This record gives sequence, C-alpha cells and structure tokens, in this order.
Amino acid sequence: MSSEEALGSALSHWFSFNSWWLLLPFVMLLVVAAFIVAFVLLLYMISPLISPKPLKLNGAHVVVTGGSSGIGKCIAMECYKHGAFITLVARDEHKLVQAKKEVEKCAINDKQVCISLVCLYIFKCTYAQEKLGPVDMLVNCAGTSISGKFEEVEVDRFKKMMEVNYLGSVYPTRAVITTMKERRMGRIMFVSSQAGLIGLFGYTAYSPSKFALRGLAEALQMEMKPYNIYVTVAYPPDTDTPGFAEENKTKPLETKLISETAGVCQPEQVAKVVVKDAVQGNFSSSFGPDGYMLSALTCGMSPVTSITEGLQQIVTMGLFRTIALFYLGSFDSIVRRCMIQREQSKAADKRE
Ligand SMILES: NC(=O)C1=CN([C@@H]2O[C@H](COP(=O)(O)OP(=O)(O)OC[C@H]3O[C@@H](n4cnc5c(N)ncnc54)[C@H](OP(=O)(O)O)[C@@H]3O)[C@@H](O)[C@H]2O)C=CC1
Ligand SMILES: CCCCCCCCCCCCCCCC(=O)[C@@H](N)CO
Repeated sequence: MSSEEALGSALSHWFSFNSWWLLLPFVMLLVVAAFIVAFVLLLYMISPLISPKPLKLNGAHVVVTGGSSGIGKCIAMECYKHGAFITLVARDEHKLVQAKKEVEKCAINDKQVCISLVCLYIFKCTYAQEKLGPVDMLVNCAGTSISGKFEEVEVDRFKKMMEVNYLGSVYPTRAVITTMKERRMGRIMFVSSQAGLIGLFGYTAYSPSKFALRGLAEALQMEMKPYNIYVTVAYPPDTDTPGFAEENKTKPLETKLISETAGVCQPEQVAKVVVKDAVQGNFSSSFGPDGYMLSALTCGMSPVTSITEGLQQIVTMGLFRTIALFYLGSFDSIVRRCMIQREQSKAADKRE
C-alpha cells in the first residue's frame, strides 16, 4: 500500500460512521458548556433589570425636606392622598404651619398624621421616628437656585449651592439610612433638575450642585440594592412654584429662553410622576417628552429597573443624540443672538 493509499484509508476510517460516535460525548459536553455560558451571561444581563417590589404608601412614614412650599409640598400632598404619614421639614415655621394645613386636607382616613419640623441640615430624625415610626421614604426636596453669568456670581454662592442642594440632601439621608438598612426596606428620593443632566447658560453655580446628586444617587444605589433600598433621582423642568417665581426675578434672558424649550409645568403634576417612580423604585424620574429624551440620552452607567427601560435606552440612544445636536445648535444661536443684541444696545447707549 502506498503512503497516499494508507492516508486515504485512515481518513475514510476516521470519518466512518462508527468513529463519529466517539466524538459524541465531546460534542454534547461542548453544547452543554455553551448553554451554561449563555445562561450565565443572560443572568448577568437580566439581573439588574429585575424590577423591585413597589412600596406600599398606605401607612408608610414619608419625610419631605423642603416640604413647606412648591414641589416638596405637592409631593407631601400626593403621598397623603395615598394614605401616608408625613413629616414636613423646612426652616420657616410660618410656611410650615400653612403647608401642614394644606396637606391635612388631602387625608383619606382619620388615622393619618402630618407633623412638621423646623430644621434643615440636622434633621431631627429621632423625634420624627418616635412620633411616626421608622422612615419608609425620604424625599430630599429642599433646595434653591442661583442664576447669573459665571463671572458675576459671587464665589461664596457656589459654596452655598453645594451646601443647600447637595449637602442638604446628604445629611437627611445619613440620618435615615441605618434604620432603613436594618429593616431592609426604604426609598430615598433626590430632587435634582433637568439642569442636573445638562449644563446651561447662567447655571454655573446651580447645575453642578444638581449634577452632584446624580453621582451620590448612583453610588448610594449600588450600596443599598442588596438591602432592598431603592434610590430615585427626579429631573423636573421649570415648575411653577414660589421658588421659580423668585428665580425669574434675576434670571439672565439666555437662561429663560433656553429653559423655555422644555416648558413650565405644574408642581402637582411633577409630584404625581415622581411619587409614582419612587414607589416603583425607578432610578430616574423624568417629566415630559424632552425630559424623557434627556434622561434616556444621559443614562450612562446609571441603574436600570426594568427590561423595557433597558431596551428603550439601547434602541433610542442614537436617535436622541441626533435630536440633541439640533437642540444644542439652537441653544448656541440663542446665546449668540443675545450677545449681539447686548452689544448693539450698549453701542447705541454710548452714541446717545
Ligand atoms: N421650580 C423649578 O423650576 C424647579 C425646581 N427644582 C428643585 O426642586 C426643589 C424644590 O423647588 P421649588 O419647589 O421650586 O422651591 P420653593 O422655593 O418653592 O421651596 C423650597 C423649599 O425648600 C426649603 N428650603 C430649605 N433650604 C432652603 C434654602 N436655603 N433656600 C430656599 N429654600 C430652602 C424651603 O423652606 P424654608 O425656606 O422654610 O427652609 C421650601 O420648603 C429644589 O431643590 C429645586 O432646585 C428642580 C427643577 C425645577
Ligand atoms: C434629546 C435631547 C433633548 C434635550 C432637551 C433639552 C431641554 C433642556 C431644557 C433645560 C431646562 C432646565 C430647567 C431647569 C429648571 C430648574 O432647575 C430651575 N428652574 C430651578 O429653579
């Protein structure tokens, strides 16, 4: 037999029906291994997408900082309408008394209680817990805004923004978190802003304090998830509140025109949406079509709480970025037009 013939017969023997049987266990092993790998990968992908169990607001104790006015007051009223017990926290006692009355009007049963606390950073948690039991949901809504051109905003205002909007949310959260961890349940809400997702003309002091809340919320959520505590960040657009009216007195024209893109909404509507999202344990809570696009576009590495949310982000990302480029173009042109107008009116003043 020549060597070629020998090779031929060896090969034909190798490929004969009988010898395939020898390979079968290996093939099966490979298939099983592939299934296991696919299953593990799927588990990894699905596990962050599993939705949390909704919180029962009926009988729950909800603490709202900044609960004496605007969005905070409406959040308190919305929770009261669902049977919650409320602690309102703010500095001005007069406003608090007024707000407490309004909240109490929303009662759905006669067991409900609403108490108010005059304090801010050092939130008297023990007192509130003695009165109404452990805190089930904390809403960090106390905050304020400063707008103006970067070089015209005094340096200590930048500090004030971080103190009120950022640290003003850290301290109350610190006060409630240990008990929440022990009880393995709870909700923490941070009220940021659309200006906490996009930096806008006039908000060099305000925006960073709202961006900071997102960082805090992401880190905190990763720590708290195994304890069944869910964090929500709300990103409302301009909302018709006393705080907003105050802000408008000194807001640069550019900031007004750019913010108008997303419109002005009512605090009651915002409250409804954010309370629903917090109850469901959604990480981000947005309002209106612009808000939805903005939060999907800026999802980054933030947690997801449902399969639909994850899929929507995957599918819409490119489209929303395309739309965003048009928005950015229009914001640039607003800024340019305002600058030219200012220069022209300055020149006219000089001529006179
Ligand atoms: N209105 C809007 O257009 C938008 C608002 N937001 C955010 O929502 C939150 C609530 O806003 P809004 O309802 O408009 O505000 P309001 O000014 O109407 O209410 C603010 C609340 O926070 C309390 N507060 C605590 N500390 C301060 C402080 N240093 N300065 C001012 N108020 C303080 C106030 O009570 P007291 O003064 O007695 O302490 C009050 O209860 C804020 O964090 C704001 O940044 C986000 C997006 C849009
Ligand atoms: C696909 C991409 C869509 C992009 C849409 C962009 C819309 C930007 C509008 C920003 C509005 C900011 C309002 C801030 C309100 C606020 O925090 C203060 N009023 C507080 O008092």
